[in-house]
Amino acid sequence: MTAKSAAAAARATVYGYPRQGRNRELKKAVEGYWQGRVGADALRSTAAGLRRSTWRQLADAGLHEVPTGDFSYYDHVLDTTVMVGAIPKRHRAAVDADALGGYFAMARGTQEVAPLEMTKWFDTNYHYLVPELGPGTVFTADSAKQVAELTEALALGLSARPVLVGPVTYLLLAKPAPGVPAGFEPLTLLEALLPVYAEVLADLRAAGAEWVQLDEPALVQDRTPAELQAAERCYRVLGGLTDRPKLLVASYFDRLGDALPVLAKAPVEGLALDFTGAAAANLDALAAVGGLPGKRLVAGVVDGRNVWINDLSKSLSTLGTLLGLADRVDVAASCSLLHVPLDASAERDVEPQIRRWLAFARQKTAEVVTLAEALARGTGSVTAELAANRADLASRAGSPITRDPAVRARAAAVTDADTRRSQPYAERSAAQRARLGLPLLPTTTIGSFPQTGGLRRARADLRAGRLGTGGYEERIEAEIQEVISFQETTGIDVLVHGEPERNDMVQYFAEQLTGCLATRHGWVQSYGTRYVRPPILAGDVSRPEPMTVRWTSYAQSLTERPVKGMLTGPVTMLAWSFVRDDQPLADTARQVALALRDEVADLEAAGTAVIQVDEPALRETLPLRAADRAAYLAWATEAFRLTTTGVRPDTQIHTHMCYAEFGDIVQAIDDLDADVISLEAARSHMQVARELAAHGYPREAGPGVYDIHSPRVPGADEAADLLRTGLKAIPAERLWVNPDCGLKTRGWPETRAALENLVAAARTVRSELPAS
Ligand SMILES: Nc1nc2c(c(=O)[nH]1)N[C@@H](CNc1ccc(C(=O)N[C@@H](CCC(=O)N[C@@H](CCC(=O)N[C@@H](CCC(=O)O)C(=O)O)C(=O)O)C(=O)O)cc1)CN2
Ligand code: MET
Ligand SMILES: [Zn+2]
Repeated sequence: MTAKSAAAAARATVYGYPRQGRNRELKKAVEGYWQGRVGADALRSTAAGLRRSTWRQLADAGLHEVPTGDFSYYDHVLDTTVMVGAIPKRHRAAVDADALGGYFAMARGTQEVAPLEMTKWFDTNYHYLVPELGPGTVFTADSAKQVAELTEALALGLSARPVLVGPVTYLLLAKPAPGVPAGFEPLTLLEALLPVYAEVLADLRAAGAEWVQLDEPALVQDRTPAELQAAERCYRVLGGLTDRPKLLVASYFDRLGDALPVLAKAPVEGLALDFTGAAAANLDALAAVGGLPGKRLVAGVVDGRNVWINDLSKSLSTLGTLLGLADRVDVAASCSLLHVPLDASAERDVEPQIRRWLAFARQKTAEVVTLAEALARGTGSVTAELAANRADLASRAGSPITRDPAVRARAAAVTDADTRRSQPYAERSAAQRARLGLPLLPTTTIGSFPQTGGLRRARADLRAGRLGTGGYEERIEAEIQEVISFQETTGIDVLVHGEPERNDMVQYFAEQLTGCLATRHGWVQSYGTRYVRPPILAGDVSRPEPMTVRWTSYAQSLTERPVKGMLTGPVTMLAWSFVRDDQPLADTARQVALALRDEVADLEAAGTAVIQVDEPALRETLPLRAADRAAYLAWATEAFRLTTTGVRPDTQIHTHMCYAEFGDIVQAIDDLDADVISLEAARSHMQVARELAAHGYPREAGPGVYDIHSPRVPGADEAADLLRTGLKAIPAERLWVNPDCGLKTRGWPETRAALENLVAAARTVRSELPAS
């Protein structure tokens, strides 16, 4: 190999693209299908049309090789479960009767059967459906979807590369099926799974695939020697097949570490590596193993998870180094573009100058093409692009929004004392008891009440000018009245206003903070048909005006009971936004924390005695590599304390977390020093209560007794049983009664019934407590 020939062949590609379409056509078609308004054929044809137009756009933009098979009606890990035939027993009949209906039954459950569990895809806000495997799992190949999508792309005359979840990652993401002992390790099924992948690979080759990509992001996490050995075995077996396409093994989201030498030696034709952020360590590691002689290297140099334009010169210098290390170097985004919105040019409300700093999926594709062009033909072939890129980078670096001297001075002046409560917990707790006068086992909810179609329509009407500000605010006040009166009647102890004014718990705040941009069309898939519009933290952050006091005070004016103020914490604000990449996350977190600290102070001054600061993303943003975790937890917990510790001792600070296994962050939860924490626990039968107890957690906690991710209403007996279980770990003086999470995705009838049962359960269990 010579660097020159490696360069001349450079091609541009990506691993995946947003699925939903410019106007969220896929979301609308799938939800329409669920409601019976859209037939299966119409849904299929909408999907095929979206795939076609995506591939055409990618090819027109100059991409040499388009991905196929990355499309999904719901989730690509669920698609892999179908591909390998690992349909859970309870869904078999539904899948056999109707493949599409059965597919959605696995994703969402039905009245009769529970869905697959859903959890976060690595450290992103995308959720996948967890494969359920056991010693009795029999895999069978079903390559139909992969073959059909490849055939569609080839029919358009395009060069196409199927993208599959790799066997090792698939098994490492799986869990023991219900009834299988928890000690069962899905990775032990590798030998059984490989022949199925072999069959799919043969089918794809027969359908015309020259290359197939196998995604192995699980290999960027810390892996045991046995797991690395499994990866070695996997690619020795697949590489040794005779009837197969060329194999490209892809990793992303972090550095490969110990898995790099394993994959570099594997008998496959190519590797795709991430060279952005912490994964830039792949560069030296690759040199250290002597490069990839004889292999194709796909270099992920354009950040696939953030929205900032690429520094093209810097990427070219990385690519230049890589040219000496592989037979052929291609250019790509670091991961699938699924995690960024479609097109920055649609954001007409963003100032044109600032819009030039942004690259969504479409703009990132163009960057990849430019870089491949520069590599293949020299920088002279892209002079104009490089000049424009330099100008845009300079405009961003020099913009006043990225440097607000007042914000910087305040952040620099933060002392350790600013991040500590003025009194130890025992004294605060006594003061809070005296002020609030709550019963044992106090009941509360997590904040949101049903976010109805009517509320969303009112917001759409306000934006479109069909409803004035006054009319909109009346609508919100009416909703708050309903929510308060329902909670009073039901007998809940600490009330909430219900968050009807919020489009989303992150976006709502970002829209009011200086330095943050909200998008109009920047939808990103969170799970299934649920999308979010992550705000863009573009500059130094400050809070020009109170953000929530108006609604909390209004709610408090309607009742004698305490109304809990409700804020989203700094770590979650960062985790569910696109963050600036020109300063450490810790600095941005501190700015956001100071803005929220002002909001906490204003709520307190307005008479709010209980303030909840949600941090559901604290666990999710935990770095994938253990070595990076301590530094993260240090700034994350400090930012939370900076937000919450400026209050009087008798103001009670709550926090809330969900969607996670908390076992490995109990110390961090303790370090938040919140007076009360509510946690998701119903599905795991209060496991977190035992984890807190084992740690010696000293403050109050509300492990959830109502699984709000399911339409099922728990009976009062069931909730009471969960409470009794909770009491075994947490004493009555420190146990709260609440659902797992907010109620925004639930309907009113189930919400009413479930909360009535929850209050009844609290009363029953209170009456069983020994009189003190
Ligand atoms: N940011 C964030 N991440 C999170 C969560 C979260 O709450 N927020 N929760 C977890 C689970 N993820 C979730 C993600 C999205 C939704 C969700 O409900 N999304 C809604 C959109 C919410 C929203 O932005 N609503 C806006 C705009 C809604 C809209 O589509 N409006 C229509 C018109 C309104 C109508 O006629 O219905 C339009 O603009 O076309 C509003 O209420 O104002 C959806 O996809 O349907 C729920 C959970 C983890 N990550
Ligand atoms: N306060 C928020 C709510 O109830 C917390 C949600 S955590 C994803 O919706
Ligand atoms: Zn939650």
